[in-house]
Amino acid sequence: MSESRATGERPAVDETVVRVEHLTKVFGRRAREAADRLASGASRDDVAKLGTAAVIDASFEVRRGEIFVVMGLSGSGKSTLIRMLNGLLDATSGTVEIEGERVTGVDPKRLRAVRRSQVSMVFQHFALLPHRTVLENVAYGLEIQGVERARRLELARDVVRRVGLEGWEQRLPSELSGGMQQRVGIARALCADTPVLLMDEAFSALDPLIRREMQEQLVELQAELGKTIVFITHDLNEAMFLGDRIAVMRDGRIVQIGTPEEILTDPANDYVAQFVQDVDRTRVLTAASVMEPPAAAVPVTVGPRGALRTMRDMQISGLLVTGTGRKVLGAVKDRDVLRAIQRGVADLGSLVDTSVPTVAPDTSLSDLPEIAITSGMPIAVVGEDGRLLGVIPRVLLLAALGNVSTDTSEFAVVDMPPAIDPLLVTQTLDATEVPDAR
Ligand SMILES: Nc1ncnc2c1ncn2[C@@H]1O[C@H](COP(=O)(O)OP(=O)(O)OP(=O)(O)O)[C@@H](O)[C@H]1O
Repeated sequence: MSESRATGERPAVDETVVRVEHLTKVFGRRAREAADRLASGASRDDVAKLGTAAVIDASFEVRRGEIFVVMGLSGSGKSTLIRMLNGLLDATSGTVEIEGERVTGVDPKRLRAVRRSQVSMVFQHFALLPHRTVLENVAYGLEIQGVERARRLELARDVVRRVGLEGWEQRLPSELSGGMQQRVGIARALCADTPVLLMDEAFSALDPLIRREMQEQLVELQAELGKTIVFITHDLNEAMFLGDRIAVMRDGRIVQIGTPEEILTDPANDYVAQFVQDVDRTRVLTAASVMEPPAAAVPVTVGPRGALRTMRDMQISGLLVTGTGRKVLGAVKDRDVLRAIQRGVADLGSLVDTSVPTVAPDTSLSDLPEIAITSGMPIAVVGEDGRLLGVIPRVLLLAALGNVSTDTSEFAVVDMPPAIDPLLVTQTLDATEVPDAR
C-alpha cells in the first residue's frame, strides 16, 4: 500500500482538474427537449417518450491527485458520464472542463487536442492492438502524438517496468493473461502521460485475486505518479477501496458524493444505505473511526491506588497508563495492581505491562481482531508522537466488524469486566489508605 494511504494523508487536494457542471445526456431524437424538461423539474419517467435520460444534471469536481470513483448499478449512467468527460459522447447540456479547457461544445480538432494532452482511458476489455507487441501497444499513444520511435520505446519500456511487465515487452497480447493484458492497458494510458486517467470498469473482467492485486497497484501508481483518476465501477468494495471520494449514481442522477467513510457511516438516503449495507466495513473503517475517547486511561502519577480506584469506579479490569505528553506506557490489570498494593508497591510504572497493543489511527479495522484476541487488552490508538488518542475496547471492535452500529458506548463498560470482587478492592483501598494518599 502506498505511503500516503498508509499514513492516511490525502494528496494535495486544492486544485480542480476535472470540473463538471449540470451535465445531462439524453439519448433519443428529442434529446434537447427532454433535457429542457428535466432542467425544469421533470422526472426521468416524465421524459421517457422523448428519450432515455442516461445522465441528469451531474455536477462535481475532481481534484489533482484524487481517485474519484463513480459507482452505481448497471444502467445508472456511469459509462455515459465518463464518456462525456473525454468527449467520446456529446453532452445534451451542461459543461465539462479538464485542466480549465472545455471538452463540451468544442470543435473536433480542439477536442482531439484536449484528449491527446489531457485524458487517457482504460477500458474493461483492454482494447489492445492484437498484432502489436506489448511494448508497441504501450507506446501507441506516443506514436499518435508523433513522438520519435526510439524515444517512445524508451518511455514505454519505463512504464512497462512500472506496471510489473518487465521481460514481456516483445510478446503479443494473446500470450498474456487477462490481468497482464490489463496491465498493458494501464501502461498504455500512463505512457501517454496525460494528467487525467479515465477507467471504465477497468478491473471488472479480472479474477477476484488479480483484481485485488490490480487495485493495490493502481493505488501505488497513483501515489507515485500523482495522476488524477476517475474510476467507474459497480462494485462497492472496489469503490470503497480505491476512492478518495465516491459519487453514487442512481437512474442517471448523482445521489451522494463523499469519502468512503462518509458514504458508509452517513448515507444520504435509503438507497445509498441499502447499497452499502453489504460492504466489507473492515476494509473501509479505520481505528480512528471506531475508537473511543481514552476514558480508560490514567497518568502514571495517580499511583497503584488511583489506578485501582478508577478501575473499580468504571467497573473494568484493565487500564492504559500514560506518561509525560500523554504517551502510552502500557497497561495494568486490576488483579496485579491489587496484589501490588497489598505488597506496599507505590510506583504504578513498575506494574505496567508494556506489551499492550498500539496502532496508528489509520490502521484498517481488518488488521485489528488478531491484535485484540492475542493481547486480551484494549487497543491503544496512538499518534505519531506516541500520544494516546483513543481506545478500542474489544467488544466495540466486534460490534464494528459485525456491521452493528459503532455508537456503542455502553459496550465499553462490559468489555473487560472486573476480574476481582469490588468489595475486596474497596477493603484493600481502605486498609492501605494513608492520610495524604490520592
Ligand atoms: N447509445 C445509447 N443509446 C440509447 N440509450 C443508451 C445508449 N447508451 C446508454 N444508453 C442508456 O442510458 C442508460 C445509462 O447507461 P450507461 O451504460 O451509462 O449505464 P452504466 O451505469 O454504465 O451501466 P453498465 O454498468 O451496465 O454499463 C441506460 O438506460 C442505457 O440503456
